[in-house]
Amino acid sequence: MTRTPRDLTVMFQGRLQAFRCDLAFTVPGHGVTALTGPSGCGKTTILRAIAGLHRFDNGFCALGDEVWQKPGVFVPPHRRSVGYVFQEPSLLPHLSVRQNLLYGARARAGMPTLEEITSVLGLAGLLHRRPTGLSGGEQQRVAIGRALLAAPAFLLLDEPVSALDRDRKNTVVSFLKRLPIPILYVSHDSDEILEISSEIIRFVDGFVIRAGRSGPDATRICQQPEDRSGHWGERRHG
Ligand SMILES: Nc1ncnc2c1ncn2[C@@H]1O[C@H](COP(=O)(O)OP(=O)(O)OP(=O)(O)O)[C@@H](O)[C@H]1O
Repeated sequence: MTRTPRDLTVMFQGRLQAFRCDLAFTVPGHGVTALTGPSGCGKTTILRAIAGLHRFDNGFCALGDEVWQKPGVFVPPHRRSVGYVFQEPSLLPHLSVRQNLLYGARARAGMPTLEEITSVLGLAGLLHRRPTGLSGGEQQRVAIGRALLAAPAFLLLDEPVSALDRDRKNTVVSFLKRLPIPILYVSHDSDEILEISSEIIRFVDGFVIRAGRSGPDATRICQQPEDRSGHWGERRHG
């Protein structure tokens, strides 16, 4: 069945503990959109709020016409068709790698199979191991595989290749780029962003300061952490 691309619309305002934000942005319903910004600016917090794991009092979040949050409505995380790879892979310790991969697995046209994922992510030799004792990079690859096999409508990836060596990183990035689902991809690495993304959204301190096409500008955008005056500026408060 052909799926119609659906944009993700996000608007969050308010506080979560010490973190304050006031931002609005749209993630296109196709391709990879990079979310970047200096450490502590709120990238993980926003991804978690999109997944329904955090809640801003004043928020709107919708995938196409499927509204996940608006005043009076808050769809719980397990009812949102979103996959999430955390910075810290949260694998189920009592299950084998194979069982972790297949946890919540669903078939969806165009999405890779267990065999493809096992091969691309180099997991064949690990399938019978338990997560305890796997290296950080191995755990990260299992977490990516599990998220893909669940075949979500939208994928949130929080620095998903940070623990991988360069060769594996390149393989995984080009694999993710070819997936038929939209991805919001957090990274600090300008080369990685340039390689994988077609759009970039940049935060500083809970505000969107730039949103636009990726491309040769990506390096400059990623390397100006304090610049709040970008010509793509979508900053909402001074
Ligand atoms: N559980 C928490 N309790 C208190 N403050 C928190 C908590 N989680 C995050 N924060 C704060 O919220 C802000 C945003 O954190 P977040 O992890 O979203 O940033 P980030 O942009 O993802 O950072 P990094 O790039 O370093 O991963 C930071 O100032 C952080 O200290």
